[in-house]
Amino acid sequence: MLSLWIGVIFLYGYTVARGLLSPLSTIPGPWYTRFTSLWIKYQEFTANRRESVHRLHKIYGPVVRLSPNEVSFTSLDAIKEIYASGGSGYDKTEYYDLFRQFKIKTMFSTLLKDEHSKRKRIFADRYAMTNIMKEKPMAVIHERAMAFISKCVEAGQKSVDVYSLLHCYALDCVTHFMFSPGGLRSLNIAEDFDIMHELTYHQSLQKNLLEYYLPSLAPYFPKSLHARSAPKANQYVLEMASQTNLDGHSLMEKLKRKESSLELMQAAAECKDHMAAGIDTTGDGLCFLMWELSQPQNLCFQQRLYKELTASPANAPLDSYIYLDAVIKEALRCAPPIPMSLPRYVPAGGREIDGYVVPEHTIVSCQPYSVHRINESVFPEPDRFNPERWLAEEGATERNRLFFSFATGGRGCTGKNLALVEMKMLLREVYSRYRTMVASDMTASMKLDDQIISSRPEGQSWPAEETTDTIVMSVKDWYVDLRIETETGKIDWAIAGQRIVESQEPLRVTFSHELDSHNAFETIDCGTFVPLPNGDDLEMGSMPRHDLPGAPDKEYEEVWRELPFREGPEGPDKGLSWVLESDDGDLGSGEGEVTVTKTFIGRIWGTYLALSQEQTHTRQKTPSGDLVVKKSGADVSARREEWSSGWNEKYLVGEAAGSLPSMMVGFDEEGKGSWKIPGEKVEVQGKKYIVRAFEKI
Ligand code: HEM
Repeated sequence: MLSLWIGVIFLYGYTVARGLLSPLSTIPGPWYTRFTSLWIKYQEFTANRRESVHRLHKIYGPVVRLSPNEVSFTSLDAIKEIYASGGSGYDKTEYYDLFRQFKIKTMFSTLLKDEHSKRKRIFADRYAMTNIMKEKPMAVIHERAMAFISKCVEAGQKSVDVYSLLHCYALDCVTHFMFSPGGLRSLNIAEDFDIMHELTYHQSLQKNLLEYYLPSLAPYFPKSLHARSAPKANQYVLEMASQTNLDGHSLMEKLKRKESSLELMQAAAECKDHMAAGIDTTGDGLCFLMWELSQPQNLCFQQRLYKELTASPANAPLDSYIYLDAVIKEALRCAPPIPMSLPRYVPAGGREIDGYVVPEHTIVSCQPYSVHRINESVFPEPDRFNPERWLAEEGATERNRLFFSFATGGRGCTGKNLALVEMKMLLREVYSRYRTMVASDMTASMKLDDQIISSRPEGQSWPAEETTDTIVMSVKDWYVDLRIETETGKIDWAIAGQRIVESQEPLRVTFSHELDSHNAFETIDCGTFVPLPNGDDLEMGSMPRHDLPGAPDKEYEEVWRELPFREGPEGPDKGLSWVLESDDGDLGSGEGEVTVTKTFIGRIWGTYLALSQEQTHTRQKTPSGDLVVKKSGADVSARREEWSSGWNEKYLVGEAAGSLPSMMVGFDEEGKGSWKIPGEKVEVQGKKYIVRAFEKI
């Protein structure tokens, strides 16, 4: 016990002495940052790093100690020293290991500057303005800008989710640039939209940080703690990497040349990296910009931009628009897409930065968010969006030098030219034709939400990935819904009942639960459907969560995709669709208990579902004399069959699944006589059913 105490006292003494004697102890900052890095790590995990560092700069000035081994700076001298001394500045820290692609180091995630400069040479001519401004890449960027406008126009008077559309635009542009004549069309094609979705709406800050700080434990983390994977994007890049006949200006064409000396996987990793680097940055930057321009107090800037754009000939060079340039710079100043610290190590022998001696291997950084706000003599009223500040001749040099959104030096943004051309093209096409304003039904927040190194508007992440194979068949006012857990093959949820459309604009639908594997018979879900840009529908609503104690009402979001009907026995583009509910006979009228086997069967062309559940219905009189029915249900059995030149079983789950009616046996009178009339009774494989819905095409 005594030795334990001695150990604790020794450790305490060592930590205090190290903190007090460290050369960083003279640097301003909260006292605890002399002794521990826990504070800054906590800020990182809670997505507060950028704001917290900025708050410290406001209190302590341009130089702030963040931990016993980390310092943040904001001055121009510090920027030059850290990021541009000797061309590429100081080496990157291991933080950048988080940005490997296919586990391979890319230019962005290369730490040492010598290694980096070799790689960078391969890219230089592709990202040069002369290459980007060639006829073909410019035509594609223009075409994608027009596709963005078409999507907005299609929405008519309704509001548009520009966050999503702008990410599509950025992704389409960057993939065309890399893989021309290939490239995604996520503004128009649903499968390509899914790739944008996968890359944009993830939530993986904490998972990435866990991997970074606990690398030896990371392989043992449960799957839910693994950092995001992007299987669709990975597959796409790998397919594109093996493409031949690439256009001469494309990035991949250069990477595949012998003299580039990159293996195919290295080239693919670089492209995946540039795809990731090019989508959120340009997408978020444009989104913040359009949002700022659409604020009522900023409409005067929008008007001036319109004047400039319409006063010039339609084919004027993009860099001839002075006001447009000012608007873009100001938006990137106020909300830099990469606003957080860009960490580097102080080289061997230590350095003097901003008048402080900083020992070797100290982590030093500047964060664009603070650089653009702390230097108030250069950017007065720093929190105000004011493009006009970029027009004044006085102070122009200082402003441009402190503009740090693309970083600076040899490790500054490689894609800057491409990003600026994309931004200018889209804004010219939009604001020379239209005015924008914030939609009155906009609920999304535009507060910056920190990711690993970038920020995006708060709340733009999506719940967990789909873990079920779900099919919901709706025919007229009835539905049958079966969700099978893909990993276990068990029923995740099986429900069937009525589907009642309450209103069309917005589409509001309620669903009753006549059969429910969760036993939530009294539940009537109510969801509002909003169309997504790719044609899917987003359902938002609330329902009781029976998997949580007390079944509290919780909000949910679900994405619906209308699948093309599977071809059935009737042949292409036609078929029968129906829903039948078991006829459970007379359940009595007084108090009592009765057990029934509730069965729903339904077919849409070549897809068939059958669900059954043993249910006990207990009828009881309330004190006021009304009769109420309480239901409880046993496990659901389910059968899903699909047509492919004959009916085949896809899922057969539960004890009674084998005895459920099967299309493989065939229904004699299907689609004839009473089958066509809702409310009529029909017989299917020896059991009576009520026709709930019928349709023949
Ligand atoms: C508005 C849009 C963009 C902004 C604000 C932006 C910002 C930045 C910043 C601040 C860095 C330095 C990061 C660091 O040192 O940690 C960077 C690096 C980089 N960016 Fe961008 N970026 C944008 C668009 C793009 C695009 C469209 C691409 C490619 C298609 C791209 C590719 C890269 C690459 C490859 C690097 C690494 C450079 C190196 O390490 O040498 N960026 N970007």
